[in-house]
Order: sequence, then structure tokens, then C-alpha cells
Amino acid sequence: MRVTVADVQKMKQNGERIAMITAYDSSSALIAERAGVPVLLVGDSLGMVMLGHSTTLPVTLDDMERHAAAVMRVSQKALVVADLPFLSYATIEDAVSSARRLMQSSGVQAVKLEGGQSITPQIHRLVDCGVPVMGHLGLTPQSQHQIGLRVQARHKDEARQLIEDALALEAAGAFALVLEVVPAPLAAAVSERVSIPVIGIGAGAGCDGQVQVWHDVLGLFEGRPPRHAKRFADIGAAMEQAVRAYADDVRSGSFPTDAQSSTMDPDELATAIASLDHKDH
Ligand SMILES: Nc1nc(=O)c2c([nH]1)NC[C@@H]1CN(c3ccc(C(=O)N[C@@H](CCC(=O)O)C(=O)O)cc3)CN21
Ligand SMILES: CC(C)C(=O)C(=O)O
Ligand SMILES: [Mg+2]
Repeated sequence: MRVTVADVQKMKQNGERIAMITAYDSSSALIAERAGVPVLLVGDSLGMVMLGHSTTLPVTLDDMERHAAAVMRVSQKALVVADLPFLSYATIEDAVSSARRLMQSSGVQAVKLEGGQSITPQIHRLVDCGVPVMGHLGLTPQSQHQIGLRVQARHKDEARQLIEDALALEAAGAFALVLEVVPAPLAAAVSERVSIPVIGIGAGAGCDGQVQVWHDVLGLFEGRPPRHAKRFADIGAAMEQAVRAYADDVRSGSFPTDAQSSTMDPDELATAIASLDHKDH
């Protein structure tokens, strides 16, 4: 049985912190599950860390559907949430048809949408239709050309707006929400004021849970990692070392050996070659 939306809400009620990490493919989803992570996010960050885009904006529903399906095919335990990508939930109709693809075709259990009061009509409709919705406030990367990639809601008006947005998401039926790169005291205040789980990223220790990008945690992301990211290992360096050893062994001739090869009866080969020679003349 997979972790459910209700299980995650119970974790907040029990004061258990919720660990969430992004997953974009089958092998990493399995590793995350073996490591005991209860919630996986097929994030549109896949555009940047998997597909080489410099923002999340070019990510399509096709991209999300393919990666979400890969995660769902092999994972068994985690609650899997997938981002609705940029401009795929601009209207209620868009939101419903986008959620349909990720839930019916990929099979994820919930979707995540960026935005507050302005998208509560979409959230209401999805929830009415049986789609669990995770909200996302603060630094919402799909709006980066409007708001930048910097700390959000540091001043009273935006802070008040953010709290109102969080309450609006809860009222619209969101089961949880992500708070990205906002001041820690504000995130703590939001977490106290809503009864749904608040999952932070760069939002301090006062949230009900945390989410990080797979590549940031493992040291796989090329380029300057965001300030909110923590590297728990340098797997990128380990991968490079292994691939270099492989390429060196190919060049030196020490790979492959008999262990990676198969043999045949020398008579079979000799006969095959002899019959070839006959044909040539
Ligand atoms: N590898 C990766 N990690 C992420 O957390 C992540 C992605 N990619 N792609 C999608 C979004 C984009 N995100 C980002 C990207 C950059 C910053 C950034 O540049 N932050 C500033 C700090 C903000 C401030 O303190 O004002 C920084 O200097 O790192 C923040 C969030 C979070 N998500
Ligand atoms: C950073 C998380 C919250 C996200 O939305 C993503 O990975 O796309
Ligand atoms: Mg995202």
C-alpha cells in the first residue's frame, strides 16, 4: 500500500516531520523508496536537471507524463505528486485536462500547482473531481520572469498576502502546500496557521516537512547550486571517477576480460569462415 494524502496529513497532526524529494525516473524512485522517503515529487525542475533547460518554463505535459510514468511503474510505497507544468492550468478546463493526463496516463496520486488566490477556482474544481492538490507559494519558478529567483515576501504587504494565499489554498481544498524560499519566521507562522502540511524548501526549520531536488542532495547538479540546497554526498564526482576508470580500461585493453565475454567451439567458427571463403570465389 502506498502512502496516502491522509497519511501525510496525519504526520503533521502527530508532529512527525515529512521528508520529500524529487524523482524523475525509475531507478532514482526506487532508491528514494529504499531510503524510506514517504513522498516523491516529479517536479518540473526536471526541465533543468534532466533536460538541460535553464528554466522550468519549456517543460511540457508530455515531459511530465513520461517522467511521472517512469516513477510510477516501479515505485510501490511512496505518495507520488507531479507538478502541472507552466501554462497547463491557466483555466479550469486546462487544469482538469492536465490533471487527467498525469493521473490517468501516468498514474500519480496528486498534482501540484503554483499560485495562490488567483488559482483557487482551478483547485476547487480539481478537488471536486477527486484530484488531490498540493499548493506551491513563495518563490514559484514558473513566474520567475515576473518575480525573479530571490527570497519572496520579506516585507509586510507580501508577507500578509502570502499568509492569505496559504489560507485560501487550504480553504480551496489543497491537502498540503510547498513554501519555497521565504523567510523562516514567516514560513513558521504559516505552518502554525494552516492545518494542512507545509513543506518547505529554503523556508527554514519551522515547516512541517522539507523538499529538496534529487540532484542537489546528491551533488549531481552542474552549475551553481541554489543557496537553499544542501549536498549530502558528492555522487557526481563518484560517477565521473567510475566512468573515467571505464574509459581508461577500454583504451588500455584491460576491459573487457573473459568474464564479460562468451566463447564458441573453434570448429564452428573455422567452418563458418571456410564457407565464407567458398562463397567469395
Ligand atoms: N537544481 C535545482 N534545485 C532547485 O531547488 C530548483 C531547480 N533546480 N529548478 C527549479 C526550481 C528553481 N529553484 C530555484 C533556483 C534558483 C534559486 C536562487 O538562485 N536562489 C538564490 C537565493 C535567493 C535569495 O537568497 O535571494 C541563490 O542565490 O541561490 C532559487 C530557487 C528551485 N528549484
Ligand atoms: C523545488 C520543488 C518544490 C519543485 O517544484 C520542483 O522540483 O519542480
Ligand atoms: Mg516545480
